[in-house]
Amino acid sequence: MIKVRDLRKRYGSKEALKGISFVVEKGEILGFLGPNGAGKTTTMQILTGYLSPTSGTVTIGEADLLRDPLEVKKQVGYLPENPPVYRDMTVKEYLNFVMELKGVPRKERNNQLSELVERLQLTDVYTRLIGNLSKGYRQRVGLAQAICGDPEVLILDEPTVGLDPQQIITIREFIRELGRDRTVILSTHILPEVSALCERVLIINQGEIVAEGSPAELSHRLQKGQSLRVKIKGESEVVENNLAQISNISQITSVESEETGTCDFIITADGDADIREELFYTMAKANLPILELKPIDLSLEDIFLELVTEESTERGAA
Ligand SMILES: Nc1ncnc2c1ncn2[C@@H]1O[C@H](COP(=O)(O)OP(=O)(O)OP(=O)(O)O)[C@@H](O)[C@H]1O
Repeated sequence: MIKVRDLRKRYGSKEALKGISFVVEKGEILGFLGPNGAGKTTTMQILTGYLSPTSGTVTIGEADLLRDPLEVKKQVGYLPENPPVYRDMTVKEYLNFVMELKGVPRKERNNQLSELVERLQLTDVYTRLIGNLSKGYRQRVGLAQAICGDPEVLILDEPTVGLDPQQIITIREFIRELGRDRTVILSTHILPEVSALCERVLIINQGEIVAEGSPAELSHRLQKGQSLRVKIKGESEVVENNLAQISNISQITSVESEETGTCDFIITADGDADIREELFYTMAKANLPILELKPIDLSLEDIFLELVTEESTERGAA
């Protein structure tokens, strides 16, 4: 649905985007992650036609952004970081105004509006001035304006910022539903939000894509070897001596155990080695029962930090 090829953007001497390419399919929610200044807003503003690229191509559906910007704009709903809401209009006036701007036929407006107002829980404030609303309500009005006209593509910048925990759950559920038959790009600093909503993540740093994949794929790719956390009944020293006999282990780290008479370790295997069977037999032979055994995956936070720090260190060294 969205195809971005070799997109570059220069602000004077600053190269904010250094040739990024990616594809997002229909029915997909793509997470867009990156530290401050990485180039996320620039990319989103180009995709929504607010900003023109220095070079590169963007197609949305069949339409080319540079050749047919109006057609592209019709298909895209955008929630910028600061939603463009008019403080001196009521929610009702504003959303009707957006519907008109987007060319939604008059007879469809009421149906669309009542669904949006209900899903985004705006009923109580529908006839109130936007300027008097709390940040959470204003954010939801911003989201409603992005969805007005039922666009095929939604580009959402920090959609749950300023919402309370209950509202966050409701809005995430709504975004998940919207993503089933649309194309959604979600930029956020909240990493659990990406894990909760996105099957695929794109990590951007200093104007370049540094990683792409599902959170699980990224975790696997970055992990040097599989790590396991084990809880074993027995004396820590005896357990450690027995663990040391297992082949293909690169690291054994003792961690605090909350249960008396037991000890916990994090064991990292060499490369792709699967050490679980040998671990089981070694411990059984030594009469040391394994009470718990679980793999440890890198969280999205770990992945993000590792990639972004690695990049910056390499650049620093260069
Ligand atoms: N109008 C502008 N003029 C000059 N430089 C700009 C302009 N807009 C952005 N930049 C620079 O381009 C780079 C990318 O900025 P961009 O706003 O796209 O990053 P971002 O990933 O959205 O960051 P944030 O998470 O802080 O919003 C930054 O170094 C920024 O300083």
